Amino acid sequence: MELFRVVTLAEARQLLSRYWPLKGRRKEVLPLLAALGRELARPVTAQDDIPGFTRATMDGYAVRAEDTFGAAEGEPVILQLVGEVPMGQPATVAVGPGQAVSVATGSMIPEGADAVVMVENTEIISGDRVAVFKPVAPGQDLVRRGADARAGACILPAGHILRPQDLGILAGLGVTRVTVYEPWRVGILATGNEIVPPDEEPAPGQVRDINSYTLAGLAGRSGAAVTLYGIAPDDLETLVTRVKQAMAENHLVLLSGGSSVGTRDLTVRVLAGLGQPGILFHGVAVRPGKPTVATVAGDRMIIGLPGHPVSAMVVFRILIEPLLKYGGYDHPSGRAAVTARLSRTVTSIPGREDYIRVRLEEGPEGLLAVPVPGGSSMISSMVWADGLIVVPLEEEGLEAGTLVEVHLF
Ligand SMILES: Nc1nc2c(c(=O)[nH]1)N[C@H]1C(S)=C(S)[C@@H](COP(=O)(O)OP(=O)(O)OC[C@H]3O[C@@H](n4cnc5c(N)ncnc54)[C@H](O)[C@@H]3O)O[C@H]1N2
Ligand code: MOO
Repeated sequence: MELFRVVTLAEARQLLSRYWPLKGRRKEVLPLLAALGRELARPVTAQDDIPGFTRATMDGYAVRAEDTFGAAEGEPVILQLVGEVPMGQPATVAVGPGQAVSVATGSMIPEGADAVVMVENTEIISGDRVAVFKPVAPGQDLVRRGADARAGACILPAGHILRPQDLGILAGLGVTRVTVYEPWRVGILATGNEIVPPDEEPAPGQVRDINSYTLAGLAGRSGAAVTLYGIAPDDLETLVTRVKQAMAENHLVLLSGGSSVGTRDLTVRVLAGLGQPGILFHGVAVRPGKPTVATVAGDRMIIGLPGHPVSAMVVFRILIEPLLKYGGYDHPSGRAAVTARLSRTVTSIPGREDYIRVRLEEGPEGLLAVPVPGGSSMISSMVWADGLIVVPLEEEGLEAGTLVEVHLF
């Protein structure tokens, strides 16, 4: 049995990053709504300006800003009202010196005007005369043609994952179809003689499969297309066959169980024989999750996760989710967390990162992070928790009252 080759989390991430993204993903052209959450395979360049014309952003009057200089509550400037711009129509009347044109939020700014006075700061004093009680600066309360998006500019780069606001700007630009990559295909295989499907009554010594469901949920929520490959017994030949089938149909294959150093732990042997470049690491200095093994064979990545349900989920969160969701570990969105005060002291061992499940509670001085009891074999400790905090590599623990970042589930 090969000894654990333990790396730090940072080293594990570096090794996985070297091979991610994996090659061989197909591209497809999708209508906008079907592309939500997908990764752009081609950049999008604006063909039009947004807005396509200079628009008012307040209801009021389009004016020449300089005409309003010096206006005050007791000393209004009087302008001549020369017309109105109806919504959805071109402005047909220009604004000359001393003149104003009535505009609504979103209507076109007429020639000659360079600002809008809000209707609240004006008063009609006769049919065609408007009193302005407050000066406006040039550019005030209007948005110029092309200020939101400029024709010819790159709006979204290749590799960008489409969010609702991205669909919005594409729609605004008249882009109704985009070229995206197919979702990452992730195959999941549970292993272990003691594991039975959840719809079966476990015999004494057996347990129902939890990890296929937690991992499928995590991968699905990360945008992947997930296939379950059932439960493989602890038998080398069967394992190899099933893993190879999953590799043929997926970019990333996740195994759970059998990655530790026990005599029946076959995962490493299976993973070692799949191809080049081979095993990247076996063991990560994190808790829970130490017995994690990763290999790359051609353009496939195979990761053996620890059998304990909490460990498998934590490793997914810290090593796999950032790749699927953001293509790497440095994306700012991947660092989003809420800050809370630790409710009690937690201890750790220097030389490994400890991921601690916490529940969030509203305390008298703001949010409290309350560690949830239970070992890594207990899925309930994930159910009661809202997120994870980390005790850094070289720390012996964290004192009660420390401000911690809680990474939410
Ligand atoms: N002597 C040592 N023993 C163990 C070590 C060690 O370093 N030295 N590491 C411990 C840690 S930490 C973990 S985590 C586990 C990991 O073990 P394996 O990855 O080899 O997984 P198994 O032994 O197959 O299973 C562990 C545990 O998880 C249950 N399991 C497995 N798959 C599922 C599933 N799909 N659904 C629900 N539960 C599952 C399995 O029945 C075992 O109870 O090893 C420690 N031991
Ligand atoms: O590291 Mo194990 O993965 O603690 O439970």
